[in-house]
Amino acid sequence: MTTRQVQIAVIGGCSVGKTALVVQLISALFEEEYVPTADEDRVAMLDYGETSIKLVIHDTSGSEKFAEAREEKYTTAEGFLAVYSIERRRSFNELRMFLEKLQQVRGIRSIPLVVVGNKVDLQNVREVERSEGEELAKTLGCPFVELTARERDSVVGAFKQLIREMDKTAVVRKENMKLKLTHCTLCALL
Ligand SMILES: Nc1nc2c(ncn2[C@@H]2O[C@H](COP(=O)(O)OP(=O)(O)OP(=O)(O)O)[C@@H](O)[C@H]2O)c(=O)[nH]1
Repeated sequence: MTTRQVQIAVIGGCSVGKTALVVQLISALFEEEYVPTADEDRVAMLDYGETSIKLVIHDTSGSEKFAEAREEKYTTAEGFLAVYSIERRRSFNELRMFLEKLQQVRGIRSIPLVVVGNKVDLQNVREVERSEGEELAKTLGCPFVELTARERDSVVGAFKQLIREMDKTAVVRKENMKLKLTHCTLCALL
């Protein structure tokens, strides 16, 4: 089995469940306690087809106090899990702002991204409709999932989906590079 290393970031407002998702992926348990994250890097191993992936995960803080550290990750991470909580409208609006900033920092290049509506176990107090999450993902051209950090399979699925997005972007970049090279060669010949 080959091993590959990728760097990703989990972004989103305060208390949406970013750490809970990462802990579920790494330790297969649900973290009930809320301990605000400053800014932490964690490592997870993930089997992905024939490849073993070492995921270096930047678990960013949702707090404005740590906005600078979060935005630093906008330049270094190769892919992003963009999280809001379906039971808090404010977290959806915040995520939209974070994503606007991310697009400003990364420019027009397509960014490997998965939008995650977390805490779907709290349906009875839902404030953000599924269709709104779907619409946001559609405008970004990326996948959308609703899940709960309590359920391991869907959490692992979301991280795998992000890796697929990263692979797709890499293929598109390679194709664009080939086109550019062909164009340059043609220009040189003419
Ligand atoms: N009911 C429910 N609670 C959740 C879920 N995911 C996370 N939580 C809870 O929400 C609270 C906040 O979770 P965290 O993972 O610490 O949130 P965070 O996004 O990392 O927060 P910051 O560190 O402030 O950025 C904790 O009490 C978690 O147990 C979920 O899917 N369902």
